[in-house]
Amino acid sequence: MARILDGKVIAAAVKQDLAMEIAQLREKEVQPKLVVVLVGDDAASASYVRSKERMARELGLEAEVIKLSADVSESELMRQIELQNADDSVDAVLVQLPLPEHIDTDWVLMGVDPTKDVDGFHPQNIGRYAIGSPLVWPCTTAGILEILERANAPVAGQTAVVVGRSRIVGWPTAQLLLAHNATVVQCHRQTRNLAEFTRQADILVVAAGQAGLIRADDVKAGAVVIDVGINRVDGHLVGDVDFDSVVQKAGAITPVPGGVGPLTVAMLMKNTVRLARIRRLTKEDER
Ligand SMILES: Nc1nc(=O)c2c([nH]1)NC[C@@H]1CN(c3ccc(C(=O)N[C@@H](CCC(=O)O)C(=O)O)cc3)C=[N+]21
Ligand SMILES: [Mg+2]
Repeated sequence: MARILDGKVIAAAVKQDLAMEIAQLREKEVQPKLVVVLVGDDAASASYVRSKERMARELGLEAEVIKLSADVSESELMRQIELQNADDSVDAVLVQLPLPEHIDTDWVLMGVDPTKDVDGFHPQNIGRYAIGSPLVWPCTTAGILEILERANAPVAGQTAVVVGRSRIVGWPTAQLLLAHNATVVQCHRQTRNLAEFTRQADILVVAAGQAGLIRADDVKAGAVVIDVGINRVDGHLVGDVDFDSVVQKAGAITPVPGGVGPLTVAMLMKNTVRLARIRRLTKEDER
């Protein structure tokens, strides 16, 4: 039986450390502030944004949600982002994805001030993945590392297989594991014989958005399995990994819900604090 890596417990530990750091910042008169821009009324997005607001409040971080209608023009959305860029009280700006079809996501993400880019999605931060040191790693990717570290799972020298290459999860996660000296294989929709790769993984990260994609046969005995999938099946939330069979074979596994998800929100808070610290307490030439 695999060890279950409980995201709520790990997130609570992250929050405890963060609360101390936020108290210390307050002594230096730094009050970190996050702004979330939410376009449209997608139910899942609204629910994620609510959990972000809730955690910010618990930690004493300032958080503001700017709600824009689904038919907002690209230029009006951009104007809202530029207002946040220019507001010195704002440390971190997150544009909740996905955006409506008529909006060019790449263009919008490029509009966020790279020093306030709490998601790490601006091309300047993406470029810095290549040297292993973005200002922040994307929240889910950072959460995966936090889980591995707090589980004392080694990364350097391990074979890590990432299934999925999205901008939000798969691609940055592969870059982070590489920066931590894993041997990384990135699989995706067109990978032939997926199981041949996943079976070699000491660390298997699955972010494909397909329920039941990975089963016990696809996993090496003792592997650390990180399930990033969020799929609704018959009204239930399930990951991309067939938990009931894989839990018998893996060495450690994250459940869905209660695995990576809670860490994603906690790391958004951690990234916000980090950006506040960098922007307010370090000199320009030390960044
Ligand atoms: N700019 C941007 N940055 C993001 O980081 C971002 C985004 N857009 N758009 C959507 C995805 C998805 N995401 C999640 C956040 C929390 C949970 C989470 O808390 N999940 C809970 C359950 C949630 C539920 O019950 O629906 C869990 O897994 O236990 C999941 C997914 C952040 N994302
Ligand atoms: Mg502030």
